[in-house]
Amino acid sequence: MINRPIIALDFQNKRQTTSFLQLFPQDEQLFVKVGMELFYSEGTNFVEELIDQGHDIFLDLKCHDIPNTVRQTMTSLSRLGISLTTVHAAGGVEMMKYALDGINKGNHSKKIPQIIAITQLTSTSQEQLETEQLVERSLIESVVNYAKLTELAGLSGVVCSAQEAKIIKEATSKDFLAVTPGIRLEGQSVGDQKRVMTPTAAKKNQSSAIVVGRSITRAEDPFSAYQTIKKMWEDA
Ligand SMILES: O=c1ccn([C@@H]2O[C@H](COP(=O)(O)O)[C@@H](O)[C@H]2O)c(=O)[nH]1
Repeated sequence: MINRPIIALDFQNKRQTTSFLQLFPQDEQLFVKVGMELFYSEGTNFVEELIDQGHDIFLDLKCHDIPNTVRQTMTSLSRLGISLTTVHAAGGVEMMKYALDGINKGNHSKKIPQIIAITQLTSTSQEQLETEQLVERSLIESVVNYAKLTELAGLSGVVCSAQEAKIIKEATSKDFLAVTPGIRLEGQSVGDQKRVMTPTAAKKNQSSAIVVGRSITRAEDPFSAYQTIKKMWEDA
């Protein structure tokens, strides 16, 4: 269980990200998620700067490629000192095993990152699964199947919606992580997300960690929104 909400730093560049982080007390050690938009514009140097500031990093690059490429990518990432990173379970068991091998082969002078796998994106609906991915099983079956494959490959857990966390916990081992984006407060617009839950419902449904972007980054007072969500998570 990760004790703080993970804040998705979905900003385009270092300037926007730094202005946002200045709204938090400087001694507040955050767990932040760096996604593709920030990583592709600022690269590894900025990730290392965030680590030096005392933050834990979830580097969410959602790698999905042939096994050899993913292994080499993980070896490159392993030296950064990040805590968590992602691959797509759809890449297959062999790709996920190679990812783990790549991390294990890397340089761990700082911290060994955990790898978790994306199951079905929280922006995917049952309808989209059927009409676009041509999957005939239910969305929940697809998510649980990916979770079992991820565990088989030896990774630390999955990214799924909080709606699926409990069933994943029942289908996998005790320490297997169910990291859940798609978090919204009661009444908030879901936007592009399809499978959402509140922080309280997510905790009650056995989510291991919540990932929160716009409910914090676009709040009028981001630090206050963070504190509210953190308290909801702690108290549930
Ligand atoms: O299935 C997934 C995987 C990753 N994400 C990421 O989480 C955040 C959610 O942002 P919100 O603004 O809270 O919706 C974002 O960085 C996504 O890339 C996800 O939403 N779903």
